[in-house]
Amino acid sequence: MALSTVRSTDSHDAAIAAEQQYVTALHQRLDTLRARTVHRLDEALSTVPHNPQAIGEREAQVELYTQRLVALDAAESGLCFGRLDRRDADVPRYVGRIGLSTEEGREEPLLIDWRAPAAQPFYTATALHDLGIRRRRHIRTRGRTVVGIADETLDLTDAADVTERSGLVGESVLLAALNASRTGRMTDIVRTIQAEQDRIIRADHRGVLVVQGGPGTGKTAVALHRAAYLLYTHRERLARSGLLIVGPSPTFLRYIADVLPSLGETGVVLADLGGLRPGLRAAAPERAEVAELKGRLAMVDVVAAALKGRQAVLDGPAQITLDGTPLRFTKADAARARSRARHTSRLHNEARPAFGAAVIGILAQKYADTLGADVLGGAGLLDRQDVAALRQEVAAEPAVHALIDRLWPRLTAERLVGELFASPARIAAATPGWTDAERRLLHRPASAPWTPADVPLLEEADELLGVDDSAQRATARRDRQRRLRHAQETLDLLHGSRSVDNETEDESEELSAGDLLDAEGLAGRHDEVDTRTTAERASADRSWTYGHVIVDEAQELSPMAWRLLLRRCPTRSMTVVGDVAQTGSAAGASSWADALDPQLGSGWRIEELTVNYRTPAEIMAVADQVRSGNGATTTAVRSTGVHPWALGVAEADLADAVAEAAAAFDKEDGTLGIVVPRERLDAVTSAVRDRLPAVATGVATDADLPDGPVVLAPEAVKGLEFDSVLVVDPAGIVGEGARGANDLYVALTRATQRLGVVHAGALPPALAGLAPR
Ligand SMILES: Nc1ncnc2c1ncn2[C@@H]1O[C@H](COP(=O)(O)OP(=O)(O)OP(=O)(O)O)[C@@H](O)[C@H]1O
Repeated sequence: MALSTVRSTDSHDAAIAAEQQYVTALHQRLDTLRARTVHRLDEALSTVPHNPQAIGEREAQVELYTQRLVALDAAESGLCFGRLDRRDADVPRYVGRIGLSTEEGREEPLLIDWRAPAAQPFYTATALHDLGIRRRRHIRTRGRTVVGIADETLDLTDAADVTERSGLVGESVLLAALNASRTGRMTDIVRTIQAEQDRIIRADHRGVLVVQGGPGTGKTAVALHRAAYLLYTHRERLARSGLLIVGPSPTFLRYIADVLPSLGETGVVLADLGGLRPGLRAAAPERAEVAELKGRLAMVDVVAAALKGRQAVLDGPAQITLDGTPLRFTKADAARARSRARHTSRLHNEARPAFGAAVIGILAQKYADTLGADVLGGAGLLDRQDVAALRQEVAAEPAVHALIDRLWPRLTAERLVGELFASPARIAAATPGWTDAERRLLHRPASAPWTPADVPLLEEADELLGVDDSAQRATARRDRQRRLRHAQETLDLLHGSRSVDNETEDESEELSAGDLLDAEGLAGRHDEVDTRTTAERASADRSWTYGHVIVDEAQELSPMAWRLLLRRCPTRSMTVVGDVAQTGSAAGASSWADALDPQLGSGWRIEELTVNYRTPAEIMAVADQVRSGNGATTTAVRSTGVHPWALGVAEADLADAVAEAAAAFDKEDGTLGIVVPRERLDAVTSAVRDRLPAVATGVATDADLPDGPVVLAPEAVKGLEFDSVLVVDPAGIVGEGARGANDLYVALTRATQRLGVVHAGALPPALAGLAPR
């Protein structure tokens, strides 16, 4: 492929002027569409709906026009960024953030959405496979003004005077984007998606696609653009079923949160593991070995055993007194009732009514036998009606309910799991074959807050518990009957109010409410309409199954977390991105096969990304020494000539030395991340704060990333990037983490421009090549 940047000549100015004219026309079209959408939105908002159906329709329209407006607004900045000149067509094809057609809808649209098949050559055409493209033009705009163009000539016969380049698409535009300072928020890469990334973005949505790639290869960017692509290509299906993106921490989710809206897409659910359970924010920290244990698939059996333990039999007989008559409920009675409930094959809470009925039945029979015993020892003297009456009496007795509660309690997942972990006896009963040391790891006080590793266990418990909604269903049935009765009375009243005497022939042909509606229909008008968006409903519903699930930093997930996510996506339409060389958690994966085979067998496929767009070659040369397996897996796309350095100081001077280095880095453009072993966070933060009062800190993984300097623990920098990075005490980072060498590798590869290492004591041998400072 050949690339040339059009220089400042007459023809360059003329080309810019021509493109300006075109871009101006595109913006005019965008303005027209926006004004029209605002008008329709206003109209929809000002209608007054009179029944639930009309409310639903109005909400759907408001949602539609709001979404459209969001998409049109998002397209404003950088509306058009590319142009394709085709060999067999006279008119160029323009590529941008959104599709725009003329009013008459003529054949060639004014602008092609970057996700449409017709736009694909913009990302993938090469000189060898030019896909019918003669020239690709990158158009750079500021606001609505065209400020630059860069052309790539794909027809090699036209390109005698330009040099063969690297295989990158739009190299100059790409490098400009990569060299730009970061802001603390990820941005979209729609103008410069590379061919290997495009292939993954547009890959078939079916099945589980794993995207493995070293640091900075654009996995997160690709995952997000794939989400936008899938929403565009399968809009209707995904609008109904929803799309879920799972990331490693709330901080990370905030870091990526602007990307999809900037691509005009809003209806996506973003969550980390601790936020996946509706109504719960499970964010408490936890020791790595505890999280690892809770992440093992063996916990499926533990939760099941814990539940079985709650379906108790009695140690000895229980005595219930009914109207002065003592009754004995024996161990055998309890076992009989339990066996009846288990035979319903229903989930625990759903089987509870059957258990209760069995207990009541057994007690009623005993009651009848006692009361009706023939003094001469003959058969019972009570008939069936009497027994039924006794049954009601038994069912109304609070002591009977207390007995049912004791033997087959109505359980929530929180109660089952919380009470399990709070009781060494329950843990021991549910973990046959475990060592005492392992059991101790599970034990914690009942008041302990929930951790992310608890979430899959709670969900597992829910799967076994089900809900006993018989009471709600009975109420709903009664409500509906009440509404039906009321509706019928209303119709009767309406009908009755027509004066039959005065009815003329014309009037008799007028339709009355009763002719149009029956009571059922009228009652239905008062049914509630759920006006929430798909994303809102999905994130509030534990049993929601998504149309597509994207998992970022997927190497961190435990087997139990995988189990949860696969349950949320029974169609197995998933995109899984990550890097097994960056796994930090003890529960995470060291190979994709280890993580996925047990759950999916061979039902997944893998694609690789190989080019590192973030980290300059000088830094990767050092980081690759730390990577497990040592060899480089990525090729850095650029080299900056700025070499990373190491500064060794005495232990007592470490925090101050970090503060001084931070102050020096802070004078440079862009963001600054200081990665510190957890145990040094406080000392380093307070020293840095003396020099840089605005410094933010993040032991918390839910902080918003600031534009300014930030001190973070190694696990909190996963997926993030900074223009300057200071890594403090690398040996401490290695020693502290469950997979400490991987944590150090992640920390070193966060830098887009500059890296410094400050240490006391010896450097890990892999960093011996760093230039001393
Ligand atoms: N085609 C591209 N054009 C412009 N920028 C890109 C491109 N691909 C990646 N980048 C940039 O490179 C940086 C790294 O991308 P990203 O965070 O997606 O990588 P990653 O593979 O998820 O990294 P890691 O695994 O290290 O967290 C980001 O700033 C991203 O915007």
